[in-house]
Amino acid sequence: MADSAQAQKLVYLVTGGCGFLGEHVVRMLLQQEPQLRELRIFDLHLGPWLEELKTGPVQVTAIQGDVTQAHEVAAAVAGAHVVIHTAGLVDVFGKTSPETIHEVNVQGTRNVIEACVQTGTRFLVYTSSMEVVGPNIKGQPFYRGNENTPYEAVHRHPYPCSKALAEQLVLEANGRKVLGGLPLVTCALRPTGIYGEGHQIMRDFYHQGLRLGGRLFRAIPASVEHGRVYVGNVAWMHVLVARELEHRAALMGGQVYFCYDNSPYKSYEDFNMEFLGPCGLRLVGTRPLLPYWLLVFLAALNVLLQWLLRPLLLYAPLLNPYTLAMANTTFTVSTDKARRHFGYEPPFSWEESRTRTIRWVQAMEGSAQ
Ligand SMILES: NC(=O)c1ccc[n+]([C@@H]2O[C@H](COP(=O)([O-])OP(=O)(O)OC[C@H]3O[C@@H](n4cnc5c(N)ncnc54)[C@H](O)[C@@H]3O)[C@@H](O)[C@H]2O)c1
Ligand SMILES: C[C@@H](CO)CCC[C@@H](C)[C@H]1CC[C@H]2[C@@H]3[C@H](O)C=C4C[C@@H](O)CC[C@]4(C)[C@H]3CC[C@]12C
Repeated sequence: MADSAQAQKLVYLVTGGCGFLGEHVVRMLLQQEPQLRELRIFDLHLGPWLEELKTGPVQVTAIQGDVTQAHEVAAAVAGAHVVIHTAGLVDVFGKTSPETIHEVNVQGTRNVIEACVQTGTRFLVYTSSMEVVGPNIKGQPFYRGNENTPYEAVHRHPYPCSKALAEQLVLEANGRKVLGGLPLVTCALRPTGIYGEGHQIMRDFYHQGLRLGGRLFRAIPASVEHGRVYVGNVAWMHVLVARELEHRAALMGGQVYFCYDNSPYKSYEDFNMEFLGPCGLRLVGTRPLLPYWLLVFLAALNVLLQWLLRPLLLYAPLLNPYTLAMANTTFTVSTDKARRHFGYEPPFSWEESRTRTIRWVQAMEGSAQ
């Protein structure tokens, strides 16, 4: 896309552009993509912050729409050069039905692919997830793995199942002829657990800590390691892939890339404390305070309560058998595939990612007072 004749000629569409990751992708595109003429932001719920973007040199078009509605997606995609498809239902807490998760994540992705084919859009970047690989239902560790590491990727939970199916659709669509006869070029990015400004689960942990008098209680052994990635680096990888897909279509088309950076490998709870600690919270215990069998029991009890209370209210606590298994399974990524294929280097160091996230939590603290 680096053709100078194309300067400020490109139209991008970001689905889910008002979500946690989507907002960072949108802001990054406006800052870092000089060839952008129009940026379309498609989301079920449009954020008020979009208004401030409309005063810049790039035409920002906000489209309220639903990815499950093929005609809405086709209308948004028509005339776009690149689609970055981040829209999805991220639910591992049982807030939404498995059918809805499938509809949004799988049928929604199918609609995006078909819209590209029908309208002649050639470049599609899909936000997949590490969960396409694991942790699997057996809770087997994935230690410093890369895109070629053998791992038994078997899932039962609706969210990873939906992400795996959608990713497969995207990869299989690579090479399909779009309107005009040229081939579609697709690629899937698999972030590990994303953190940073706007991260809802970090917000939930922070408020839980405040409710518990500034304390969180260790439930997971410190030895269980998770790979996490800063949202700004994930956004940058999307921008870079979108830019490079045309020139490196043969290399990158139909490929998957883990989204990674230099954030340290730590347990989920210890990693969160990197941000919540400087904001006044304390993680109590050097070892889990409850035996694992009791956590398993409480997680199962939560499932039962969720089911019993469903007619009255939505009970969706952080702890359930799936989140417990995830938190308790080592899953760390170590790869350089994105660097080798398209020159990815994380623009935000660990120190900067940490500082930005702490500032965001502190601002939340200020607004809570
Ligand atoms: N958060 C993570 O740790 C993480 C990790 C790996 C991959 N991902 C993937 O990244 C993507 C973005 O995740 P996120 O954490 O920003 O979630 P998010 O919920 O903050 O953002 C998702 C966005 O999609 C929109 N959306 C949902 N249903 C829609 C529909 N039917 N039509 C149109 N828009 C719809 C939502 O309104 C929201 O703005 C998802 O595809 C997710 O699977 C997230
Ligand atoms: C047992 C609790 C005691 O404190 C801790 C529960 C933590 C869980 C809520 C989280 C542990 C691992 C997280 C997931 C992981 O980071 C990767 C993900 C992939 C992404 O596609 C969506 C989010 C998530 C599933 C993320 C969700 C929260 C955890 C399960």
